[in-house]
Amino acid sequence: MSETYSYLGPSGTFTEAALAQVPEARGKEWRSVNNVGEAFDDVVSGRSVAAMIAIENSIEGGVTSTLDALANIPNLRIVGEYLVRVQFVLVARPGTRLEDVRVVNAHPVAYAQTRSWLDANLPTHGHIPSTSNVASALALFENDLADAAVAPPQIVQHHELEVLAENIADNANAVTRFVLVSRSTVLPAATGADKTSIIAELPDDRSGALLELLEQFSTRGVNLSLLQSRPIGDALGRYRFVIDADGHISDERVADALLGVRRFSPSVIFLGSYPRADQAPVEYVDRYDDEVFREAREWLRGLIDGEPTA
Ligand SMILES: O=C(O)C(=O)C[C@]1(C(=O)O)C=C[C@@H](O)C=C1
Repeated sequence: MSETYSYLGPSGTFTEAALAQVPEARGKEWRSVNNVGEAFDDVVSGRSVAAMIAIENSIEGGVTSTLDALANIPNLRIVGEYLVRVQFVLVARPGTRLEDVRVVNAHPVAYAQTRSWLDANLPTHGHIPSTSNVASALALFENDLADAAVAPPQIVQHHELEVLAENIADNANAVTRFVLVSRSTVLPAATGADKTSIIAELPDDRSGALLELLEQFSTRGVNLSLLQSRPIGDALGRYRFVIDADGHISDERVADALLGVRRFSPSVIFLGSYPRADQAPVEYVDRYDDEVFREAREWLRGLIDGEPTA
């Protein structure tokens, strides 16, 4: 299989910064793509061994196109998670003044993250969506439809652009979470600081179904770090749930929770178990330790096999 890695380009995007954190990708071919759908296609067709994809932003929440692609494209696996701090500047062709800016190029997620600044400082601005944070800036050289662009601060190191305003993000601590997606079914080894991602549907028209789904985790002492509903798309009011659970599928409590979800849900997609980007060890109380699950199973086996009980 090809050793190419796909990322949303052109070079200089936050997605590229996330890919730079992957040791296995160093020295390999990196393919810059124009949209996330193309990155997924590369993985599905085998053109690339993996693709780096934005999945969640601390301000904007889940990247819905990514969550839906993970639900709809079969056999994808998340094999790693990476965090990138996102900051933005407003750039323009040299000579442009802030008061001349009428129209701004920005990636929709970046636009949402800089909206307060833009509304306060350019209250009558128009917005042209671009395919990435770097594409927004490069479009200023290709046409004059826009006067400025929202872009990463490093953009001026590579292109002759002028910074009209710095730190224009609504939240200075914004972080985007990226995942490395592949078709490999080899599970990354458990590290003690892992995450397991699934997408599950609820049985139809049953009161308390969501509570029952969540109980599969709570009764095994498994903490959730993401729960996001997305429309299934076939009818109004039908949702699937994207869930990130603390721990690895090889942890007894996580495995047991997944068995519970599988018994109850009409559709469960396993997206993978992989090391957490923050490397924070998963905390759980002692009664959910692997050994407690194993001991209980042994006890049951003994009862079924007719072994004398102590
Ligand atoms: O990687 C980039 O720079 C992008 O343009 C993509 C993207 C995203 O899809 O969320 C990445 C990080 C920021 O949150 C805004 C945009």
